[in-house]
Amino acid sequence: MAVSFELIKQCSKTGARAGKLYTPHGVFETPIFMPVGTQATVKAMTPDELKAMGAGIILSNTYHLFLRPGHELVAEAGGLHGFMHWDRGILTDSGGFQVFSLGSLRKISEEGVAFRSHIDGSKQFLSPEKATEVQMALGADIIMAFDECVPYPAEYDYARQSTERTTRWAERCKRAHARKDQALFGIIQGGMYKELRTASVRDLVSLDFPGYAIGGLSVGEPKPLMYEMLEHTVPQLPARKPRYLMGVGTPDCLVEGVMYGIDMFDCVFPTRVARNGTAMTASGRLVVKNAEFARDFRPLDMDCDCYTCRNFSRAYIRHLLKSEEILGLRLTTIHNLHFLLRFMGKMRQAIMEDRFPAFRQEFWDKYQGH
Ligand SMILES: CNc1nc2c(CCNC[C@]34C[C@H]5C[C@H](C[C@H](C5)C3)C4)c3nc(N)[nH]c(=O)c3cc2[nH]1
Ligand SMILES: [Zn+2]
Repeated sequence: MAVSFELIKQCSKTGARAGKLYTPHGVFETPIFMPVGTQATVKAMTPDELKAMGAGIILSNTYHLFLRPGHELVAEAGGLHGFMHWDRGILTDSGGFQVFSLGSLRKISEEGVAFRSHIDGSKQFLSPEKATEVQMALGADIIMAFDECVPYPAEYDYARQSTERTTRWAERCKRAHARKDQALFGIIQGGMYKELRTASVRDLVSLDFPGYAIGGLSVGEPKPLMYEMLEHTVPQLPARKPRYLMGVGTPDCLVEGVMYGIDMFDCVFPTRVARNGTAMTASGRLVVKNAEFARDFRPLDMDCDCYTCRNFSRAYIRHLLKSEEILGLRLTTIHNLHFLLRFMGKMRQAIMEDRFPAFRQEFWDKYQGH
């Protein structure tokens, strides 16, 4: 088994659970937050810095790497692990999501998706077989089935047709997948329709994947609606297999996702907002670029022990960001990733000590949005 999951501790009152994810590149504790590296790098971070802060699995992407530098080149470099000098876990998304959110002039058919590259406008085509071939060449430990992320909102009939096609595409990916050292995860769709979510779970579970992602959420829907879909869908997934909620990563969504029984998360948020000078703290966001911090010589987050918070002040980081100094976005990225990785560790600890409900209540008492 390329990837297996061990359920270590189930919370007695909620769906939260602590586990271990065994991969060819190491064993990782769950719940886990996976930093995102769009173009084979977690922006502004070196692999050693990522290791030092405890990153275990990082994300990369079929769509971007297929277009540039091309999956054949990455394969020649020894796959993504060799290319980016990262010897821990890697997960690649299948490119479907990006084709819809980045590519232009796209056309979906049963065969796959025709689109124009956002880099040079060239005509491109991704099919389940092609997306699987690219991900085999990139060599990630976990790869994703090629799916359509049902947009929000979507008519019932569109959501049904799209979800049924995604299931047929998942079967084609499974047939095309020929690397025993890689795990192919299925992606649950169904839009915001409970009966379609149930049908998607039933169909994909019958294809017996080693893990399942919940797709089609965090696409602009109100958070209560996302939670309602999670509450309905997650318990229907096999308990002994990992569950990955795609594209979710603000602290409030992480706590709720863990409560419903999600094990894996990814989100561009911590690295993206770092680049525009926003730090994540236990009480919410701090826009360190704001003038109010010009003479504030305290660390970003009083109770953070990261390299940034141990050595630099808000005033200094603000100065760097205002002067567009590269160190500015490096320091905020270090803090945000450290903050989220540590946050996941605290949740896991609370689950292990069977006090997750209290942890969650404490979090909501302190949290003021974002
Ligand atoms: C934000 N909300 C959201 N995201 C989603 C993603 C992408 C997950 N992140 C991977 C990704 C996406 C981009 C940005 C980085 C690097 C690389 C390209 C891979 C993360 C999704 N991906 C797939 N295949 N299917 C979904 O339904 C889906 C739904 C999402 N809802
Ligand atoms: Zn910090």
